[in-house]
Amino acid sequence: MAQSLQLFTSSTTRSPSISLPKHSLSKTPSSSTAAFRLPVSFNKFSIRASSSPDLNPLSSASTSQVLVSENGSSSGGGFVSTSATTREFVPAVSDGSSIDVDTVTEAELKENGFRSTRRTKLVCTIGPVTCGFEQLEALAVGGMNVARINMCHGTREWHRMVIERVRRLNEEKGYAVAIMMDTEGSEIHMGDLGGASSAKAEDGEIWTFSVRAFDSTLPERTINVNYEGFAEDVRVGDDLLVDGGMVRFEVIEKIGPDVKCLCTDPGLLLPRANLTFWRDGHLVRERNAMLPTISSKDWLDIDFGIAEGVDFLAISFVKSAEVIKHLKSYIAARSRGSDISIIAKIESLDSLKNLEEIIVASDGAMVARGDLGAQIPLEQVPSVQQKVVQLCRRLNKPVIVASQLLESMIEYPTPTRAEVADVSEAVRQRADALMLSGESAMGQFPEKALTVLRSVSLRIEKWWRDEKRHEAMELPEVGSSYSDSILEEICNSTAKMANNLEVDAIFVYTKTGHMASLLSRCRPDCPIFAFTSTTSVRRRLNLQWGLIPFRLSFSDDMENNLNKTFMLLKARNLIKSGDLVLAVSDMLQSIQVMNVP
Ligand SMILES: Nc1ncnc2c1ncn2[C@@H]1O[C@H](COP(=O)(O)OP(=O)(O)OP(=O)(O)O)[C@@H](O)[C@H]1O
Ligand SMILES: CC(=O)C(=O)O
Repeated sequence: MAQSLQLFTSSTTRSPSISLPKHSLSKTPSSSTAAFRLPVSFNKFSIRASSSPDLNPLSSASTSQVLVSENGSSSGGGFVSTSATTREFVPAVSDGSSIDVDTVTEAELKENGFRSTRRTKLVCTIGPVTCGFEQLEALAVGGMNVARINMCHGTREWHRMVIERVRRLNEEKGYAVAIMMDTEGSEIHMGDLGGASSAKAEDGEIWTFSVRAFDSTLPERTINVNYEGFAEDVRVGDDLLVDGGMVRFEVIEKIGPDVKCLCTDPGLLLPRANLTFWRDGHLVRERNAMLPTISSKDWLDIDFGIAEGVDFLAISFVKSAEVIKHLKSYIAARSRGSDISIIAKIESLDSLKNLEEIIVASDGAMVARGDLGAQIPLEQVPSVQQKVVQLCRRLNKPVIVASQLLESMIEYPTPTRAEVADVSEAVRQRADALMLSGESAMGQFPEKALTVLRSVSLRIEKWWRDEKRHEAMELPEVGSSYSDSILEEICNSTAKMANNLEVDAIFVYTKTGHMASLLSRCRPDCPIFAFTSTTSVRRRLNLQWGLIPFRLSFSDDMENNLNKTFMLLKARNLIKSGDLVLAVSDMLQSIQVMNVP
């Protein structure tokens, strides 16, 4: 089907121009753009002074603080628009009340309290030290964009409680914290240490690994293993690595279901830690390769996640694209329209073998360096990380860099210099998100760890902007249709124009979030404010680099919508008088475009 597209510019002194293929463009006569043309003085409102660069305190946001007055300066802005697939306007979904589209309402201000312009997103694993409402709120205030719950640990009741608290936090305080549920996967791991929170294995100690269920008659220093074939598969002389090598044992004897091991690298044993065994310097993986990626327990957990409406499902030990496709069709059949994004965890040799097709099939990826480092030599982990980050960007999928970013902060209040350098490198690679694991789940300083991630991210992002290190990477097309190509062209050109003109912000009005995602992929210098009418789209966008997502009700009068978004952002001190803004949209029916006969 032929597509067409319109380009709008306001009649101001700094009208940006955009270069797009001639056959896809038609310049709109200004009379037909009335509904969408920016008011000449759209960017000239008086505002309050702004505060911190990352988090502005939640204002009480009374209407009087929000109202703006024009002051008559003369710079301008542009509005580039395209129509995507729908002509229907999307109504608000969150409150069902009547929609006042002329002005931003108190309810919308409250709903959109979230106001950080940090580009790198932060994921926190929630555990015993962070599951209380106040602790969750402290993490949200500290910049948590996504709360991760790990189904390896805790009961479903416990996870349900965390989900409810995060939801309440979003509703009461205006955050958009998304929930990511991480499956256990069916790799070999230890049991739960009989209720102890950890156990110390010392150098030279003998420990027994057994498939027998934990009970008090077992010898001291016995660890339960979840895999029935364990004693059969290991051989005397094998190395047994706990938690990717945090503790190491050598197998010295097999007695029926029990395997006696000598501790050769001492350390802390944590409940349900992953186990791998190595022989003659190679990972023994035949058995693991035969285990299903999604175990029967995982399927029950997935049902739980669907019922609870989680935003992301992170799937452990993905081996092929097929499992992701299978899961997606299962979710589509079960969730009746609700949209859950699938994040493939890259943490095994098999996932590396099939990397590109796995990422294409998924909605995002996680470089799960903990288990990955137990399956490939540690010195290969950094190059694999960079490869996955670049590939995800090329394929337009958000990517999370996870594990041991600030491991020492589980015990100490400051990170090591090496950890700061590691975080900086992930930010410099422009990964979408960084993830805290034990640091926020069971560490002594969860908020401090988050503060370190936040401040290092802000510092490195600013350093790279100041250095004008624009992304050099040529972005290949990811869409398969002509209309996808148009969207991509617009986003690529908008990002380029934003950098060239040094604009202050890009606004994207988006229905499904796809256009926002394409803009994020370009990693422009300025923040991207993404406006959507759907609460769940807003939360999902909160994982992606540079996107600051808001939910608002819209009319099909673009001028109203623009004014409304200016009001909101001014109220949140995110834009100010004289700022230059580029706006693009994939959701507004009236920005239509005709098929050339
Ligand atoms: N819900 C929870 N309840 C209790 N402890 C938890 C919980 N979630 C995490 N933890 C603790 O925090 C540690 C780090 O969390 P993390 O989610 O990284 O687990 P993990 O066991 O390393 O699994 P994975 O390999 O999937 O990351 C865990 O080993 C566990 O001790
Ligand atoms: C996060 C995770 O699962 C890992 O690093 O192994």
